[in-house]
Amino acid sequence: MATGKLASDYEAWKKLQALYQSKRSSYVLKDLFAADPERFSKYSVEFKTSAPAVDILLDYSKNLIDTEVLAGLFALAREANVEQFRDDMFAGKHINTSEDRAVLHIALRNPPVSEGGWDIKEEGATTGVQEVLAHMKEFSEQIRSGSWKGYTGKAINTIVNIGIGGSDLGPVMVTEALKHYSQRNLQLHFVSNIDGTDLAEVLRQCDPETTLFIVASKTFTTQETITNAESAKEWFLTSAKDKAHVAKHFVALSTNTEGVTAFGISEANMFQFWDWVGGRYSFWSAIGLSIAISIGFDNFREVLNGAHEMDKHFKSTKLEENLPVILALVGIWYNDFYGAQTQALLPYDQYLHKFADYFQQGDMESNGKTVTKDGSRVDYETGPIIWGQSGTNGQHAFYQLIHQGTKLIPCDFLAPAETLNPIAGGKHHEILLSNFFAQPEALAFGKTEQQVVQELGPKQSQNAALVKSKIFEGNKPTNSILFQKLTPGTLGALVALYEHKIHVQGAIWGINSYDQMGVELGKVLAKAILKQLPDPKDVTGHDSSTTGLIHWYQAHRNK
Ligand SMILES: O=P(O)(O)OC[C@H]1O[C@@H](O)[C@H](O)[C@@H](O)[C@@H]1O
Repeated sequence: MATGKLASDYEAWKKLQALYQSKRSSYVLKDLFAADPERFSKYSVEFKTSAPAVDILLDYSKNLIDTEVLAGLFALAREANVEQFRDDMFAGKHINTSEDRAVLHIALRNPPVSEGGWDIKEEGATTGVQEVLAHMKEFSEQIRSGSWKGYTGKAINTIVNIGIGGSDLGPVMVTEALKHYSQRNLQLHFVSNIDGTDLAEVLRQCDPETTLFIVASKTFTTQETITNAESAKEWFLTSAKDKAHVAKHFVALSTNTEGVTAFGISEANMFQFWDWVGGRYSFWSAIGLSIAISIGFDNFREVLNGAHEMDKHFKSTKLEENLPVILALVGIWYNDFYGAQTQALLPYDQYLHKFADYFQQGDMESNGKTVTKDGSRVDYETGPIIWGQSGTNGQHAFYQLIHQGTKLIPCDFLAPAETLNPIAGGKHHEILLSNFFAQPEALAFGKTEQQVVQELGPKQSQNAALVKSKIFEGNKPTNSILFQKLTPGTLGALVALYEHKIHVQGAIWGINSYDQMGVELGKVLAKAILKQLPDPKDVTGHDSSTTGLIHWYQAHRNK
């Protein structure tokens, strides 16, 4: 935020606050829809591109907004210089101020200038990116074709990605989302947790002669990843014996050449990326190697292309028709004025079952901040708690609370018009989609006491408590996002849509969405505690609770 102001200082913010206070009771979806038959067409926008073919419809009409609220929200975006901040990101300015870094994951999906990409002036981004992509293409094709051989001359059939946070969640989410396009004879595993169970259970399914380990770590210092990678190497060498064989079975994805070579992986087997790629924005980079191996490089390129199309949309479409901006502003309306604490992501597509998990890091690590870029404490809410699950599973688990609980939970519903698995003559998909349509309708319009009484009949309606329990108050806001089909390009566009939403919200709140200082303290304390664990006498410097817990553990371990 160039202005150095708090979001709450903006005139537009104050106006929105006043609107919320004075007119909140008039934001009733039933009335708003009744009053305006054009509401859907007014408050929906389509994103359509031909190469790759992506068609996404965002319907935001079921939100507690009217033209006045929307005008206020767009004014807020303008007053907060959202467009300037966006352009600064695309120009490679160091918008990650605390780390003095550019934020250029957008450059990773930028085609070469010769193919119509725009020139990113700083950081030498484009050349390096294309070189690494070429390396990824070559390597992924060797693995997929079986021409890359393990130490006994057998082809690789098992890939184990070892990484955590951004070096895990993106590859996991995307390979799950695009499983339909995967090469089925390649087994893919992800090991992230330092809990030895994670690695041990995966290694049980691996043969050292045919397994490739991808060690994915931006910094190559992350304790979990390095420890897991060392243990995997030890397991491998138990069979392979000769350290020279490591070159056939271990590759690294990192910014840290020294760390990689010290681990015993040669530079030739390293896929580089750069400090201007944030961990949670990194599957577009070399971190996506497991994706390229699974779905093929051309499909991986389509993911990048789809994201690039969304980048162009974000960069050049006026705010009022700009999908990420709309999602961001509507989110701010609930987060900052209605006091909503969470935001649910509910994909009605089983392939997207990791989408909410992925954006838990994407959103919460980006916007879970209390101070602005210039160090002022905010006096408003910043990033929401992101959660969700694929439909219809969630309906049978937590939707009760969304429908009838006391909390306001804005929800994004996502679904493909076309399924990739039209089994039973398409029956499953029709049922799935009927639920996708029904839930936002039920949330918006609810069920009145009168309707309940009518349904129950005169006798049962005597039971006032029963009647009350069956009322749905409605007026629960949702966005509905329909897309043609879950293609690589569509997935890329959807992820970029949410990334840019996070960017816009961070810009308005004036926070740095691109650092993650909040993950450091726990790491430092854990390191100190690790040294104290062997001997109870060494457990010093803690509060009585922490000391008590450690002592209890020391008395009970290995019993
Ligand atoms: O890729 P690395 O360097 O091993 O980091 C993994 C993760 O480490 C965490 O500590 C960071 O909060 C994440 O943002 C990051 O993705």
